[in-house]
Amino acid sequence: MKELNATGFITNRSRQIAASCLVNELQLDWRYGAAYFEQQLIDYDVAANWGNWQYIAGVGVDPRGGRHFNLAKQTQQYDPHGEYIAKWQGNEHCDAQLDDLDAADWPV
Ligand SMILES: Cc1cc2nc3c(=O)[nH]c(=O)nc-3n(C[C@H](O)[C@H](O)[C@H](O)COP(=O)(O)OP(=O)(O)OC[C@H]3O[C@@H](n4cnc5c(N)ncnc54)[C@H](O)[C@@H]3O)c2cc1C
Repeated sequence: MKELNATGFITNRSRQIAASCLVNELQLDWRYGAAYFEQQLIDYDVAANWGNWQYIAGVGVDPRGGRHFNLAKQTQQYDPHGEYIAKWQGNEHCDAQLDDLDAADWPV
């Protein structure tokens, strides 16, 4: 997320992992993540963004259900020496207060 905030871009792999983490580990409403990506991405595209978030959350026209990326396995496969995590301080403790609004509270 620090890379996204600093540059307006992250790779497809990072987008998938960030989305899976928000939906599964943080148990947040996927639409908050999609709205945040919409605000930050320099290549924002309504169909690619919202469609990919639906795909990760398992709420789109996809019979397989949601995707839960194994963070340890992804790190081992794509960042085995921890260079990406170190560059973007991805191992720092985060004290962010997470919102627990549910779908009924989503602003329309
Ligand atoms: C949660 C999430 C949100 C995303 N939001 C956007 C967005 O707002 N705008 C956007 O353009 N892409 C989005 N993508 C798709 C993808 O991440 C980007 O298109 C890709 O990172 C662009 O990098 P690249 O040009 O190196 O792609 P490459 O991996 O080199 O792929 C070549 C081209 O294929 C297309 N493409 C690749 N992967 C996808 C994909 N998963 N879905 C759709 N098209 C793809 C892109 O046009 C890309 O330029 C999103 C993916 C996820 C998982």
